[in-house]
Amino acid sequence: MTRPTPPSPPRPLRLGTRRSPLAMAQAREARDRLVAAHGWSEDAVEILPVLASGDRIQDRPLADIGGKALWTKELDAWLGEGEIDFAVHSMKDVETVRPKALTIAALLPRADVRDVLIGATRLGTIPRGARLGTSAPRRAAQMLNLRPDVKIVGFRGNVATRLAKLQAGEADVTLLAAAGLERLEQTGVGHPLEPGEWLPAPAQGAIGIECRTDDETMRGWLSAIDDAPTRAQVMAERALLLALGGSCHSPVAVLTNGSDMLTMRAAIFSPDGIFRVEREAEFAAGDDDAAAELARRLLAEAPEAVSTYFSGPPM
Ligand SMILES: NCc1[nH]cc(CCC(=O)O)c1CC(=O)O
Repeated sequence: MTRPTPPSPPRPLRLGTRRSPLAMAQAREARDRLVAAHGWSEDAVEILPVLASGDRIQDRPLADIGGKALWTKELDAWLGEGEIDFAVHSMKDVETVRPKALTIAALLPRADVRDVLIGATRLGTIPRGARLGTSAPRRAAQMLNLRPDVKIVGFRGNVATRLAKLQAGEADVTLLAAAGLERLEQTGVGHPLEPGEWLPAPAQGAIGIECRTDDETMRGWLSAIDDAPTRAQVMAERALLLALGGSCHSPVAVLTNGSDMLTMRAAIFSPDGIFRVEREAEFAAGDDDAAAELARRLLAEAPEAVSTYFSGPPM
C-alpha cells in the first residue's frame, strides 16, 4: 500500500531568517528537513531574509550594543505581524526569555558542538603572547584561564569576515564554532577542541525554529522535525543560563550529553580568566529545576570576581 503524498500547504510557507551566509544555510537546512518530513515540494517553503540590527552594527562587541535581542527583534516583529510563518535561529544567539506569543516549535538535530581553533593546532602550541581574535566573553575568559599569556583582540563579523581578519594578520589565532564552519562547507578549517579541555557555549550547534504560539497548524508541521535529544539538551542549557542570570557579558560555558538522562558540565569565569568554577550534574530530561540547582551551586561557590557578572535566578 502506498501512502498518498500529503498536499503541500495551500500557499507557500514563509520562513524568515537573517541574511548572513550562515543564517541562509541554516534556513535551507530547515526548509529541506520540513519538506522532506512531509513529502512536500521544495517551493512549499519560501525563504525571506531580513537584515538584523546585529548584522548592521559590526564595529562593536555584541555585548555592548544590546546583546542577543539584536539577532531576533526584526524576525520577532515579522512573526508577530504575520509577515512570516516561522523563523530560524542559531539557538546560541537566542535570549533565554522569549515572548510568550512565540514558541520554539522545533530544534534540529544538534551538529558538532565543538569550537575549532584556527591558527594553531592545539591550545598548548599557541605561541606565547599570541593574539586571540574574539569578541565572545566565554572564549576570551576560557582562553585566559588556560593561557594567561594570550592577548585578546576584538573580532566581530560573520564567519568569512573573521577568517579574513585572521588572514590579514589582525590576530594570530581565532575560535569558531565547528557547526557554523560545517554549514558553510568550510570543513578543512582549523582544529576542533575536545570538550574535556574546552567547553562550548550554551546551545552551540543547535538550530531552533520558532512560530506563533497560537499557530497550531504550523506547530504541528514543525513538530515532525523536532529532535528530542537536542531539545532535552538545549532546554536544559537555557534553564541553566536563565538561573545564572547571564547576559552577553557573562562568561559561561556548558555542555550537556544524553537524551533521557542528561549529564551537564558547566563553567563560569571571571572575564580575565583568573577564576573558573566548574561543576557537573546528572538529571532527567525536562528537569529544569536540576539545571537551575547547578546554576545556584556554581554561583554559591564563585568568588565575587565571577558572580558579579551574573544576576542569579530571576525573582
Ligand atoms: N556568535 C555567532 C554564531 N552564532 C552561531 C554560530 C555558529 C553556529 C552554532 O553555534 O550553532 C556562530 C558563529 C561562531 O560562533 O563561530
